[in-house]
Amino acid sequence: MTLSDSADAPVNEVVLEAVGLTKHFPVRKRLRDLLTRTTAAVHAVDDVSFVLRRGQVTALVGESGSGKSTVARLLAQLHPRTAGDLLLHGRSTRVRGGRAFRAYVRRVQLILQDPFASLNPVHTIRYHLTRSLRIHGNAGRSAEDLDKALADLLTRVSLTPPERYLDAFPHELSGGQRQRVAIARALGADPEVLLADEPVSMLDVSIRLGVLNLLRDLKERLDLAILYITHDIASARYFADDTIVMYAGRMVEGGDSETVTKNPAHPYTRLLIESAPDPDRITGAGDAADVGGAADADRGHGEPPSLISPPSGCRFHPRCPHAMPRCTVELPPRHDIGDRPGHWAACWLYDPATVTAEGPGSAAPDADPSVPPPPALIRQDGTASVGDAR
Ligand SMILES: Nc1ncnc2c1ncn2[C@@H]1O[C@H](COP(=O)(O)OP(=O)(O)OP(=O)(O)O)[C@@H](O)[C@H]1O
Repeated sequence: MTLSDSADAPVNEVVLEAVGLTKHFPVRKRLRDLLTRTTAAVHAVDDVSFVLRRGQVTALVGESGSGKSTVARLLAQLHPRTAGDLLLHGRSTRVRGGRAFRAYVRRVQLILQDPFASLNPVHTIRYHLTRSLRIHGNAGRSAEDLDKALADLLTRVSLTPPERYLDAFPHELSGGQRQRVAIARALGADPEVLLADEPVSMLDVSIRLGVLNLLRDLKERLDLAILYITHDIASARYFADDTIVMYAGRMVEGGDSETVTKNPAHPYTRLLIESAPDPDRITGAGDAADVGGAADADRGHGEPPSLISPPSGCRFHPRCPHAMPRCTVELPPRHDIGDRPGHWAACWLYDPATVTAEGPGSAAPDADPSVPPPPALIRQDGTASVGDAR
């Protein structure tokens, strides 16, 4: 699909859909495993499902090791999936390289965290962008067409005048300018989907906002579907329409970004938000240029589990102050929170029967009565609230 085609497509149309995406990385066998015939694996991503829509940013948020980059790589088809499906415009896709892979990456482009590593230092910006345009058949027929396409790409990412940048080498540019070149290179494919894996986390705090604003502008002008991967839930609120929270390879909460960040339902999302150092960054009242600063702040309150033998039931239960016996054995399904359409959490706290029967915190070894219950639960019309059941 070209940009002119996409202008006729319905607004908010689903472009890419992940259905039960799962990725287990086999772990090298030890002698004992050979004898017992067991196969250990890192359960990096389990049963992840979501949609990316035209003209919308979806944030994928979680602490280090939660599986975010693996999801991006599965969507980019850089990893074969263990299970699940990937639908592009409703059609199942599974490519193994060659022409099919090139056709897919023309539509779905990945932008990596480190723009310096992704640009070859011995080549100019002209080389990088020309290569992208040529590979994806967008270089035109003449030298003039190519020059115009190059100038358009640099102008789109606000590197103007283009001639100042075309013959520069990556090391001659700032980190923010390099990331803009990486974005321009992705746009050279004329994609429908951008997978942005921590696109600003390696940039200076002062220039993060400019790059996020650029991505938002591109989303609006080109109707791109963007997956924005980040540690920083505050920047998701600022930048993304929808937010999905991942913990230990599983999705635990989703909904529109404002609801998920203002009224988080899952205890893990609440922990992520409470761990953000500056509350103004969440409310949006602070200096917006500070987005991305909480990268390491979300590691508190215990450690993430081993993904080789993840906890049974809800993977967050060993760290959860509200854990109940059912959480330790049974995987929670998605429960609608009911405050805003589309807001859900995979948590037994939103099952009134379980809360009444077991009581929040009854299986939390270090339950802290001072930890407030999830507010959304109190507003549910079920027979129990966290407060009653304690
Ligand atoms: N190629 C691989 N082989 C084995 N294990 C892997 C591989 N790639 C990722 N993992 C493991 O999968 C899990 C998820 O990793 P992933 O990089 O997707 O997490 P992440 O949320 O993106 O973390 P970060 O924010 O630190 O990049 C981790 O335990 C990681 O060690």
